[in-house]
Amino acid sequence: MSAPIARPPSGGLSVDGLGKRYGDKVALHDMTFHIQPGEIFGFVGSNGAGKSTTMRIILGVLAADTGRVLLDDKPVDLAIRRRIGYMPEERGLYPKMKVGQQLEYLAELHGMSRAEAHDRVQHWVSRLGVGERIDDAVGDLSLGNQQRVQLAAALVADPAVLVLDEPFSGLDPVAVDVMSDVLKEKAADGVPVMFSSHQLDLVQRICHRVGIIARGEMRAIGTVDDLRARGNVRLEVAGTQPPGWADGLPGVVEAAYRPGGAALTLDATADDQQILHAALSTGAVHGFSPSRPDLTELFREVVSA
Ligand SMILES: Nc1ncnc2c1ncn2[C@@H]1O[C@H](COP(=O)(O)OP(=O)(O)OP(=O)(O)O)[C@@H](O)[C@H]1O
Repeated sequence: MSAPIARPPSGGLSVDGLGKRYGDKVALHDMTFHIQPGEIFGFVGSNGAGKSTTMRIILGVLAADTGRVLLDDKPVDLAIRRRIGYMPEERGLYPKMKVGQQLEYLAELHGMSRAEAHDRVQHWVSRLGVGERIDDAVGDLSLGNQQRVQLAAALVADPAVLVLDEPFSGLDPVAVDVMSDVLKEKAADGVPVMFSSHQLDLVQRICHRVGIIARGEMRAIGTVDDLRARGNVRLEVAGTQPPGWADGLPGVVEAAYRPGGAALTLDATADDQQILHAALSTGAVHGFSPSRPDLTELFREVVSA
């Protein structure tokens, strides 16, 4: 029997060439990415970069000027929209309504029977640690607990895709861990998961892939390892060299000197052996350690480019 033929990826969430203007201001330009079933995609960018605009267009609460959004290869229409678990940036629960009532109402709006809705609400409030607040009005909860209820609202109807705008903001570390586990479980069930965040350590920890956007455009996309491999290398040299010893060496784009060592930033043309040689010829070398930038450093490089 012949080996199975590798097929190109299909399904998942496709965002294809989205453009959006607010008056003269271009909020999105040719925004394109694809999230596979089972993939957690981190959507990061500075304030005002266009994350919420993209997510609102995915859900269909905002119309794009150009481009399209597909879920499992089909344009997102009203029926598909009901299968998206969405957490909007502006939140949007009714403050006077009780937690449980509100979540059951939302689950029924998404097509669940009353009994099923009740069952799912019990599950999610308890999982997200707000089970004891189920009969309280949402507005009486702390902001972090309101956030947990908002997450329950996105999860309660068993969504086929998750689109979450800043789901981790305002959560305490325990809730962050619970939420991270929930996203991983959803992805393991085959759900494409997308979330925006400014907490880059968290994004680096849990996302399979990351998209960095700036001024409405996708500037870098890939796994964290891919992106780190593309960034400049840092080189820590501990030794007795005089300040300035690495200035002008090929591929050294930045050098910071301090007593006992230097931190160098190298581009792809740098030759570490040549740098080591230069260091040895100007002093003793006690340490020589290259490292790749973390996501926060990459983010700074990408958005300032
Ligand atoms: N309703 C609107 N009218 C006019 N301009 C808008 C509107 N909504 C967003 N914008 C502008 O579009 C750009 C993108 O905004 P968006 O809210 O999508 O950014 P964001 O990446 O989500 O930012 P943040 O991290 O601050 O939430 C910004 O310059 C913003 O000022």
